[in-house]
Amino acid sequence: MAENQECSSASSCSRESCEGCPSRNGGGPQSFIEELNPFSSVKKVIGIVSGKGGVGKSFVTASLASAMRKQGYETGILDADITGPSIPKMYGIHGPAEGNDMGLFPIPAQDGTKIMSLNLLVDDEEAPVVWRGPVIASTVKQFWHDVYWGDLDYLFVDMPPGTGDVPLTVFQSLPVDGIIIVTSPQELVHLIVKKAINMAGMMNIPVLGIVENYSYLKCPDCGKEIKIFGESHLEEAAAKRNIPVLGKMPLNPEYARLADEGKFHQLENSYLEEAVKKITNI
Ligand SMILES: Nc1ncnc2c1ncn2[C@@H]1O[C@H](COP(=O)(O)OP(=O)(O)OP(=O)(O)O)[C@@H](O)[C@H]1O
Repeated sequence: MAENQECSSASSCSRESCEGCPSRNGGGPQSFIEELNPFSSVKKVIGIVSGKGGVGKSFVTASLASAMRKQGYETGILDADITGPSIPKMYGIHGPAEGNDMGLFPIPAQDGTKIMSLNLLVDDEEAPVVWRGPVIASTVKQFWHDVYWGDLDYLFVDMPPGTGDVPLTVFQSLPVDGIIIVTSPQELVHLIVKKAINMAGMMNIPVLGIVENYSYLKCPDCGKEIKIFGESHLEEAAAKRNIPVLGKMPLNPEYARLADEGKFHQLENSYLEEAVKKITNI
């Protein structure tokens, strides 16, 4: 690294990484983008990101894929949350996924969204995935290259929470067109979210907007909105960074029930219309 001082700080390392620095290779930046499955085409790749776990990232991923599907687009979900895959359970789908020379076939949900997740490949869905980071990262790349996605308009990538190895691999290896950040109204969460936004900036990935989940709970008797996590201040935080707020979803016990029972396709979620518009226009 001594000859390569401009790459010595985290803030200067982007998709190209140190290996790709012109001063090192004597040429243009080296791309680390993996080749897509040769029999597939994917028009847009959207990453769904959160600062911490449990804020509803998988729920938003599935909601957006289903909403785009309802508009007539071909959609897929690449479940990059390898150690905590929850997408198949939400749709009530099970493996084993099969394949042929063209690749591994994703399993379609009831609405036609094509899904690939580690839980569709393992014998025991409840066994923990005790793998080292590089193995997890290479699985994500295989989901891109070895899965026969067919022709997709939108592939949604459900990322693991935080700014670790897998988000880095996805940002470096997949041609991500933009990310949507999912957050909850707690202050602490916002601090962590800033890291996710900064990471996207470092990797030159556009942040399409922020979706807030668990914004309120509607009282089933009087309809009053109860802000269980307090006031969100999301608008101020987003405006400061020039990032649009693309939706605020209530905590709805009916949503939790449908997702738990694997009936996600029955769910009506009208809170993400702005996000859908944004994705349609990229
Ligand atoms: N608005 C909501 N109303 C009710 N239940 C919700 C809502 N959003 C998410 N849930 C439920 O909360 C649980 C956690 O959501 P989800 O799995 O999407 O979180 P996550 O951020 O992806 O978590 P992790 O990062 O740990 O995988 C799930 O059971 C999901 O169905």
